[in-house]
Amino acid sequence: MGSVSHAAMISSSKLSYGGGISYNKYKNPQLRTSVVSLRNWRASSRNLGVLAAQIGNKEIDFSDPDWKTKYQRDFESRFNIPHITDVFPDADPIPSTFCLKMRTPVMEDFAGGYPSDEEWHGYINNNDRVLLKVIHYSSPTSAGAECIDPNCTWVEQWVHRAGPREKIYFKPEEVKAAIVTCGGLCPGLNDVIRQIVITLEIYGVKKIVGIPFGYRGFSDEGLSEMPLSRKVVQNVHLSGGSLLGVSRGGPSVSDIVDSMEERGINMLFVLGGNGTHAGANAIHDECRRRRMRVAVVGVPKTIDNDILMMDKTFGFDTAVEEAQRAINSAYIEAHSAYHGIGIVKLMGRNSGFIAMHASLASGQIDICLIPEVPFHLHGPLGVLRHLKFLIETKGSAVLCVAEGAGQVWYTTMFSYQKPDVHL
Ligand SMILES: Nc1ncnc2c1ncn2[C@@H]1O[C@H](COP(=O)(O)OP(=O)(O)OP(=O)(O)O)[C@@H](O)[C@H]1O
Ligand SMILES: O=P(O)(O)OC[C@H]1O[C@](O)(CO)[C@@H](O)[C@@H]1O
Repeated sequence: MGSVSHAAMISSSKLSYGGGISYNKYKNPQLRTSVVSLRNWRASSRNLGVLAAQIGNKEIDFSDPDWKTKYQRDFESRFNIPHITDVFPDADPIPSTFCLKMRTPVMEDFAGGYPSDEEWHGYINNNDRVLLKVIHYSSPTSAGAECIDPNCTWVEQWVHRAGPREKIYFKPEEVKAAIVTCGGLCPGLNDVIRQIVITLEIYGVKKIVGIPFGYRGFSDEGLSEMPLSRKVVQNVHLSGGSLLGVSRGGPSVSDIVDSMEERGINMLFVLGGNGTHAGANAIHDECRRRRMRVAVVGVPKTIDNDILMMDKTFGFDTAVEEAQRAINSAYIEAHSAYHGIGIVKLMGRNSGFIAMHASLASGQIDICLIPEVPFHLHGPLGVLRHLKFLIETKGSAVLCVAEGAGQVWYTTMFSYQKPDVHL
């Protein structure tokens, strides 16, 4: 959780003026477009030798010797995090009030003696970048290869490195920070709230509030903001849900920003999914339009772990762990019954990470079906044939099915159309 809150704090010092939301998910339409079109291109390029591809909204012309540089520049601009000085060029930086000096250095790391405080500040330079993909894809036939051009040459993709910055643009004593959780619940929400509060306090921020029940808390009468402090959040990570409550729907963006202005909120942390971040982006745009010095920080919430650029999203581990309990029960049921078949359906409408990780971790699953991988039900390579084989050989079987797996079969059964599945 530390890293999540850290990312948030970076955003507030680095993004400062709410400079956009560094949140991109597979579900994000723009990203999805690029993924889909990339896939389409791969399929067609093999057959037709196509020399151009559509990435995002841009057409790439591979005959241009500079295509790679242009691609990289385009990537950089799409994932760029605006800085407060982009909007307020005269914004004055102050030395960070975030203090890393309380961390105890390990002896072996500092054989020549401990560095002085000045030397060992632990801040991250704004120019630091992290390489997004570490595999140097060179063969289009390799499993998992994602080639961009016909020759499958290496294209680097760099993103900003997270961490506290040496200079910040908000004086802690002038900050009123608000945290809001929207959409559905996800394990870990309270951990994130807690860590944001604790980190803000480390920076020296005293005014921290929670907005109750999502964006509604900005408008609904009778919902008052909740003062937050280390004392209030100390043990909240021990229980699930959201201390602040969640909701869908709510006031217009303009009403939200009016409310923020009235309350004097100049730092807003939004925890939520796609909709929440669309809202956060709109709030940022509106603040920017009104030239309000407000930082809007998005903390992506998805139990599915389907966000590009993140190793793991909060809540995913818990989901995988809990899923294994269901799998274990299904396994016991299936193995205790004559020719028993256990089916565990797990979350994941568009992504199979939970199902896949839970299946692998449990070691009790015979067949795992996920949305990303099409499959046949019937025929020699079909799931049913394999299931029959398992029953005949093992006597029982357990399947793990992600919610969105095989939707084509569902559609087919109800529309009576022949599925168009290519394996
Ligand atoms: N385009 C948008 N502009 C402004 N606000 C939005 C937009 N889309 C959604 N919201 C607001 O964001 C909040 C949460 O959205 P939503 O209910 O879609 O959940 P979510 O963030 O996608 O989370 P989950 O993944 O759990 O569904 C709602 O209060 C909704 O009004
Ligand atoms: O039924 P709903 O509320 O649309 O949510 C289902 C989706 O949300 C998730 O549970 C979480 O993103 C997905 O696994 C699932 O596909």
